[in-house]
Amino acid sequence: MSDVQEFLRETVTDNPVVLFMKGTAQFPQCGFSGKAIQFLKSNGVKQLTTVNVLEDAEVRQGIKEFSNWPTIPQLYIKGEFVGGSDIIAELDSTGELKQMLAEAGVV
Ligand SMILES: N[C@@H](CCC(=O)N[C@@H](CS)C(=O)NCC(=O)O)C(=O)O
Repeated sequence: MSDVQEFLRETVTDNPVVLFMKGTAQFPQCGFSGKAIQFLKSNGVKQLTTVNVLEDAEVRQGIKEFSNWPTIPQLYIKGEFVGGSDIIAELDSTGELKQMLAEAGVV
C-alpha cells in the first residue's frame, strides 16, 4: 500500500467523521464542499476532521482511488464511505445523517 493510501486508511479509521474537501470548514473553496460542511454543522456535529485536498495533489487523487468515487467532497463516518454532497443532502432530508452522526457519537 502506498504512503498516501495508508494515510487515508489511518485518517478514516482514527477519526469518527472525516470530510475530504476543498478548503477548510471555516473557508470552503468550493460550493459543494461548503454545502457538505453546512449539512454537518446544521446536524450539530461536534467532532469533525477535515482534510483539504487542495493542499496535496496526491491526496486529492488518492482519495478518489481509495473510495472509488470521482469527486470531492467525500464524507466518511466510522471508517465507512458515505458519499458526496448530493448524498449528504439526501441523508439530511431523511434524517439519516443525524442518526449516523449520533451513532458515531459526535452530536
Ligand atoms: N455532485 C457532486 C459534486 C462534487 C463535484 O462535482 N466536485 C468536483 C468539483 S469540486 C470535483 O471534485 N472535481 C474533481 C476535482 O476537482 O478533483 C457531489 O455530490 O459531491
